[in-house]
Amino acid sequence: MGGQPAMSSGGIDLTNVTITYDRHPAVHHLSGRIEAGSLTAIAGPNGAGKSTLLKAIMGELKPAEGKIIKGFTASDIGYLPQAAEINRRFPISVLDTVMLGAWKRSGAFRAVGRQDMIKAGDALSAVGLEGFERRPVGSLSAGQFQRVLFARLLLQDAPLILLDEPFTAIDARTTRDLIDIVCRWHGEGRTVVAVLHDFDQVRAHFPQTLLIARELIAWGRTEEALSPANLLTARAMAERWDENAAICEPAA
Ligand SMILES: Nc1ncnc2c1ncn2[C@@H]1O[C@H](COP(=O)(O)OP(=O)(O)OP(=O)(O)O)[C@@H](O)[C@H]1O
Repeated sequence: MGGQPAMSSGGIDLTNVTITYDRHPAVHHLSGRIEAGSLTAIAGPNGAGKSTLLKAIMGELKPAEGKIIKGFTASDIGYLPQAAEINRRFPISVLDTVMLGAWKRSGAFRAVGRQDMIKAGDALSAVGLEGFERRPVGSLSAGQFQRVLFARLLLQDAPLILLDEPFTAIDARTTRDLIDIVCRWHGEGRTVVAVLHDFDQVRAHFPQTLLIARELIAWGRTEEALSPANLLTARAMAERWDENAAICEPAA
């Protein structure tokens, strides 16, 4: 927020990254670079490892092999998990949920000041939820709740923003409003990475795409990465997955 461009201090380098669950690889030998200030979609079939990769970039999962080097500290990262991973029954108000963005940015023990309250109100206005401050989050629709989470990200003001399926189960108007915010973040120089299912949304709004089917299929300009041939390869790979495959042994 605040209209100041959030210059990204660095990109994200992935080198031969393999991520496993109980030694079963969900992402295999992936290498590439997310440029600072880029707007990148992670796309691919169900079970392709998209959320797993995002969690590894965030630092929640550690690669079993390879390295992820980020030009960002943990407090530089704004992360929106998949809706299914969020417990909305927790008795917390809309305002307090948004205020968590201020604490994420500058530490849980910092006193919340009047400036933060004003910024939280501004963030709620920016997502069209003025007047919702005292509502418990459990009383909101899915779209309104997603707007609250975007307001929290606005308050957090992070230079790296990671979004996992931000527009799933959200109506067209809310999706449009939230895409506008994503485009604004990109315009401000932030680095934005989003896991998305909808190829039309990716083509319309995301200049860069990383297409994954557990292995990297393509990474680059969206229209090239999402070529019919690459999509066919991704689909064919998804049909061949062995859920019980073991991790490859590291190269000698
Ligand atoms: N916590 C976990 N424990 C064990 N296996 C997991 C876990 N999370 C994901 N997986 C497995 O890892 C693989 C990749 O899952 P992931 O959720 O990253 O895929 P995705 O591309 O995000 O899928 P979707 O589009 O369906 O959300 C899948 O086979 C999934 O079952």
